Amino acid sequence: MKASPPIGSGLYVTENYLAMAPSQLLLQAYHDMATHNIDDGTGGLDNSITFELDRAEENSDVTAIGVVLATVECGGPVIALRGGRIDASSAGPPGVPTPDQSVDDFIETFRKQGFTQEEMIALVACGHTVGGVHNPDFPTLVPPGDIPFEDNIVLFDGTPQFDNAIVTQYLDGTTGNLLVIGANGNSTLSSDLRVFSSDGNVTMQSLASPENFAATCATLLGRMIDTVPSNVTLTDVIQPLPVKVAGVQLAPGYDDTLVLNLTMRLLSNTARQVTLHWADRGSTTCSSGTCSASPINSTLITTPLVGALGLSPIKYTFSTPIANTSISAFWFEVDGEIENNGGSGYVIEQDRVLFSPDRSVYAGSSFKIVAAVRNDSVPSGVYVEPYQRGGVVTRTASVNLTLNASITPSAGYNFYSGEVFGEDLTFDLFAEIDGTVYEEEFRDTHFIGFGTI
Ligand code: HEM
Repeated sequence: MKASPPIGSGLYVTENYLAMAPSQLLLQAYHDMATHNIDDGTGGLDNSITFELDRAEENSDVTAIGVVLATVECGGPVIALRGGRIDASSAGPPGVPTPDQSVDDFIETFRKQGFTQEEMIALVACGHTVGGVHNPDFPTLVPPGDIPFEDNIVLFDGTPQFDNAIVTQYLDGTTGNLLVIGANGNSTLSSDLRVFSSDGNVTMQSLASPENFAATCATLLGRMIDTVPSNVTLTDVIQPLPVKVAGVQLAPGYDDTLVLNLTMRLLSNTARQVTLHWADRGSTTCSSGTCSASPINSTLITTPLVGALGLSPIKYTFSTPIANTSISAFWFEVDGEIENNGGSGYVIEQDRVLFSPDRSVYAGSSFKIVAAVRNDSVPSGVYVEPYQRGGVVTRTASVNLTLNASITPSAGYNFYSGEVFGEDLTFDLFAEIDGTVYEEEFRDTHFIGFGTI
């Protein structure tokens, strides 16, 4: 499957995950990891939860990214992220503790998952700093709410943020955590009380320091998402790329020139002088003498993650006509220094078939996808392979594009179009020309304008 998120080239989280409450994400990651058995090295964060829940989800690396983002978005620490998890092909054994169990059962469960008793106490505190107990799941603890069709939730601590109020309120006796205080004098479900007090509150007292709480949670949640079956090797910790290029699209404009659109992100804290350069197709030089452009705008990226990392990256947007017939590669000049992707430049692999987002249209439940094919040859086939987002990314049937004479040829290209059903698609675009298949991978439909087909 090609049209999948580029893990490692930057953080990428699907809308599904953004739509999930951070607390649910954290809980789901724990439930997935809880299948790990340290004794035989099986289970771990492998997305086997897909099978356990009988519910479609994304892959296990995306779950890990979700934990990193959810934690930092709630004001928590930055958790180191590695890649390389392998999704399971079947459900794992049950491993999630239930709140009615004894503390000895909890200690044994966490030992199997690879955590000591002290680490268990801290990990539960880190997990239970967000979210709470829900009425439909635990009606004996939480009464139904007043708002129709809305779950009543009693938060574990008095703050929705990722902070150590879960610890301090427990220690000073003001906690409203129902897994500590129980309900109606019944402590059967007081699992947090049994866990937190299991070492005489020594660990909880150490977590009363906000700095220690943040550092401990970063370590333990990092270990939680890195708990994988013993045959899986994770990558080194992923660092933000110093230069990140995205959204590259070469396409015919409307006045017989090609237009190159892309964004480039620098980690720099200050605005720099950034210039885009490119070379003629099949060459490393520029015959027209006008092969450079300045950004059309720059924006400061201010996400909680980059803030917590102490970065203020700047994204530069380029949209420039290309005077040459086409280009082979592009690169940048940043304050006089060349940034050329380690020497190769950013290569435009082919220009025989290009996606034309501007000419494509979204009509509510389907897209008219328009492709540009160079008019110096006749393709034997032009088609898209669409992938529907949402839960598991599923590939839908290929759609053939046919020559569309109503779209005026431009810049040496003819246009082909076809209707692709779906709402939130990515796709790979192909043209077969003289026995060779040319491809534009992982095109996104997000920015296609609304219209009628
Ligand atoms: C002894 C081990 C644990 C027990 C018995 C336990 C029990 C529970 C219970 C009963 C709930 C309420 C669920 C509901 O109302 O639907 C809950 C929620 C939650 N748990 Fe745990 N838990 C444990 C460990 C963990 C760990 C290790 C994490 C993550 C590191 C975690 C993260 C969460 C989160 C984030 C929620 C809130 C979910 C939400 O509000 O949507 N739990 N847990």
